[in-house]
Amino acid sequence: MSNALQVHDQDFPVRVAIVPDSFKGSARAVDVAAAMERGVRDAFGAAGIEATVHTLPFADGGEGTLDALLGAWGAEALTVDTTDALGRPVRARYGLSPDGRTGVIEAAEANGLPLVSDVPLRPLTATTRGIGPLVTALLDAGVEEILLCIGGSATTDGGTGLLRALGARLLDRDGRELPDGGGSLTELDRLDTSGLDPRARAVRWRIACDVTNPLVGDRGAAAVFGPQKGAGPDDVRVLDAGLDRLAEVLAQATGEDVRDRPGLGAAGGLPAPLTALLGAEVVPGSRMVADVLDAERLMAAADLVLTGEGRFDGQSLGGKVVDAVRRLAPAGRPVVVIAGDVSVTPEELRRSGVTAAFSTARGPRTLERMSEEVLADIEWTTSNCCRLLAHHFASPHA
Ligand SMILES: O=C(O)[C@H](O)CO
Repeated sequence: MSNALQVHDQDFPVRVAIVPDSFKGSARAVDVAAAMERGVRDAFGAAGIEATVHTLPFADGGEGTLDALLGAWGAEALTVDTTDALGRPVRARYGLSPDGRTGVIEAAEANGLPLVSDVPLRPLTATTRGIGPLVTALLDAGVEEILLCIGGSATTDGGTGLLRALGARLLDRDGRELPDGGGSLTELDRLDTSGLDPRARAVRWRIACDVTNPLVGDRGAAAVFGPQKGAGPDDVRVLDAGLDRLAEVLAQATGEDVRDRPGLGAAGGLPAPLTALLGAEVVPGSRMVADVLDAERLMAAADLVLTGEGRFDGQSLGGKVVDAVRRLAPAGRPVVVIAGDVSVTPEELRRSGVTAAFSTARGPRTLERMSEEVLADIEWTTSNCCRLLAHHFASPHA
């Protein structure tokens, strides 16, 4: 007889859901999930316990979301030739769900700050235009929904570059087209959306923002994130005034005031026109990923939920992957975190709803060596943790 797990007075194999984030900079979520699965099988296998394992590489809507969705979909990244924030050629990746209905874009593949770190930044002229070909590729593929993950950008143009790439025109009071970039938006008189690709209005848009800042003001896109994109105090004033003017023109066109809405200051105001003109919805990233991957249903049947990330600390419990997983896990089931660094306090852990957290750290090593051995460490730590559980599960219940 197989040494099946006895839970809820029934015999069946132990069911494990593995739902990790990436270990940022060291391992993709899909590889972390595979390493955890090896650890689970090793531990339960050694105890003669059958294990049904579901792996679900996860993400919080930030960097790594494209890879996580591709991993979960079993899909390869597609690419398109486009331009970076400074207009230089770049090849950008995007993803398509197996049923072809959902497309995912990480905007930073085109307007990301790291792409332009080799040259002086140009905060007033940097543009989101390069996101356009990614969107068009998805529209050409016939998607019904676009998931746009934003942040880490070099742009503060209020998403106007993307809007133009999709066919809109930004005109000054003499009817002339404005040059690219947030620096010219103070001259904006009106938007001509007659040439806007109608498919862009027909699809559903969900935008995962990395911050909750509003479009303008002291906490706005230009004031808070402009300096990291090369904007000095004068540039910040110009960019903030430009975004304010954009909000005014959008309000005239749609009746919607986007100035104070949380999240619309992400990626230099990129979500503002998409929300006002295309009905885009700003959503918490981990919620978006959970919905797309049907994570709740997959976890519902689990006896044990394993999750993980590079660093598990107080911030992890504020909307990141571990936070989403512990909320989605069935009530009363153990949720175990495997992380490179576990820095939560005992009190934070107790309040978090996470059952236990284990660090993969194994003695002093160089960063390089830790990075090389990260997957082996994850596998080993998962196995080690599951050996204890397997022992418990294998013991006859009273
Ligand atoms: O891109 C940016 O401006 C920051 O990451 C905030 O979204």
